[in-house]
Amino acid sequence: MTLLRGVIFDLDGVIADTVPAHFAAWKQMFAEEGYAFDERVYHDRVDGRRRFDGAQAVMVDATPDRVSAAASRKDAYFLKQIEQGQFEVFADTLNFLRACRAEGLVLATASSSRNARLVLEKAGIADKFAAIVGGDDVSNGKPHPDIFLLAAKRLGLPPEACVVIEDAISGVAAAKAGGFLCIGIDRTGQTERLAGADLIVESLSRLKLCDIEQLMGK
Ligand SMILES: O=P(O)(O)OC[C@H]1O[C@@H](O)[C@H](O)[C@@H](O)[C@@H]1O
Ligand SMILES: [Mg+2]
Repeated sequence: MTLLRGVIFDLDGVIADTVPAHFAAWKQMFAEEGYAFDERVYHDRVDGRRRFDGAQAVMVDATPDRVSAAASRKDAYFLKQIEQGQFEVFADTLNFLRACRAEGLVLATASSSRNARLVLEKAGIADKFAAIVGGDDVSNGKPHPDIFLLAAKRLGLPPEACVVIEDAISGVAAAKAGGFLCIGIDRTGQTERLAGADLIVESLSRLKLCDIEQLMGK
């Protein structure tokens, strides 16, 4: 019997190579606001979380209004790069999407980004997903499990029939809190970051659907 029926993908860093654009936009904004920011801060406090939550996690002493205004500015810096088409879709993920579809699996994207649909449309792959769930569709963003639970619900599947593919610490925590099998993808060579995942890979090119099913059966 097939255990795996649905695959839920994070977007930034898993499907789309948009982490550099997000990082550059955050860096510019935090520098203007006078906050220290580097890759470690990004991964520990910002990556995978909703825009306001990520901004607030760094601007810990700022008023909500200031955090909101700064987060909107960051979005303008990000969008400028996206509008100029400054991102690629990962080839390994495209191949993996094809393999999933060939096996009849249903696919969803569950991203904290309010720009998720825009990025998927620009990449020309929005129609590959039966559900596209954004951070604003739920009350609690990652690391809460709500976004993945809603994505599974929209696919008409229980969490046990789905696998989540994530590249962020907050995303892995959210998937595990929701009772999902989670594949962590680390393209940076720092696999220990995603230690909470059930399996960590450096790309999806060698990930086989039968390996995922084997993990599910354990
Ligand atoms: O500002 P947006 O596009 O709504 O995205 C929110 C967050 O979305 C996450 O997917 C990214 O990992 C973060 O870097 C980003 O800040
Ligand atoms: Mg991500």
